[in-house]
Amino acid sequence: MDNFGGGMIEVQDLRKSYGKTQAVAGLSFRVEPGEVVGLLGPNGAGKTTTMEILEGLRRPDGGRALVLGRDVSKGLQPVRTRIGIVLQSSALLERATVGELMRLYRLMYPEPQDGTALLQRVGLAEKTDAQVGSLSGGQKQRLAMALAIAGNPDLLFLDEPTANLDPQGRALLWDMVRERVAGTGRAALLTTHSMEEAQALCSRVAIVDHGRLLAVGTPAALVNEHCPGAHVSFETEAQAPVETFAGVEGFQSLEPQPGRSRVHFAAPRLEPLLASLMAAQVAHGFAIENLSVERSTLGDVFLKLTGRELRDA
Ligand SMILES: Nc1ncnc2c1ncn2[C@@H]1O[C@H](COP(=O)(O)OP(=O)(O)OP(=O)(O)O)[C@@H](O)[C@H]1O
Repeated sequence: MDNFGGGMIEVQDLRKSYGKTQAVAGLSFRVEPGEVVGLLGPNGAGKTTTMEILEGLRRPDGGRALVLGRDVSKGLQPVRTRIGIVLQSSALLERATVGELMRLYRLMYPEPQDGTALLQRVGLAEKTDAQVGSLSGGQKQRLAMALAIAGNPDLLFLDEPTANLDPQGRALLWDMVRERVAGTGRAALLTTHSMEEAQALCSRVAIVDHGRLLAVGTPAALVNEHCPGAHVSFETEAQAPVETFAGVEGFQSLEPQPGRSRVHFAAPRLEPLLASLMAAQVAHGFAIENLSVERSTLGDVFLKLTGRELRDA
């Protein structure tokens, strides 16, 4: 088996074409133990193809991918029981009952988790005897998550895992992924179109487009690098003179409002802006009410790097 240097996934110059469509065009990234890494990209960017190669479902045309130390081109059979997968739309056996499916999955793994407790966790204990085909979309997705971790896997692949879930289901799935990975040597790779999900769940994100890596890093580092800047505004007395604020770093405008004024600031970095604002407040004694601080988000970075055009229109 390949010696991996301790990484959970290592992708180097990975390539895959479908006819003339180059879905993955030289992609490289790593996933370390303890990480939840998000693959973000517009429709058709090559995320699912990459995931399917790493899950052993598709063969790459070129490059190298190691999963739990195993070269995917040699087949993932030796590490299969250490991997859990939540596919984009789960093709579950519709005629089986929830309980039967859970028993079947647990049989396939050497160290399965308690199936009853797992069904309880995903809110499906009362559906144990129900046929899978009778479940709602969100219930099926929660079942898919429970089945994916039934074998106690070290590595989880999640392809748009919360696309069908309500806010409660989404929060539950986030908790389950965090619990599985945080403070353990395990890891997860997920794709999502939700910037909120990426920001909430991922220790690092890789932004891809046209099968290529555009940027990789923690959400905060990507925001700092690609969309630095902070906006601060607050309300103050209506008669406050503009000269009071004009000397403060980042001052933009004084906006008259009924009975008061709103003052706007913007600066590349928030901390010095707040410091000079506080110093000016001490010197001039103006009121600061309804302070609001806004930073750029991962969504701003995503749109900056991948543009605003629709991809599959
Ligand atoms: N089985 C296939 N046969 C032919 N072309 C394919 C196939 N699967 C994907 N493609 C093409 O490869 C490219 C990458 O598709 P892929 O599904 O990997 O993207 P994605 O980033 O997962 O997109 P989405 O966000 O829409 O799920 C697209 O142009 C797609 O049309």
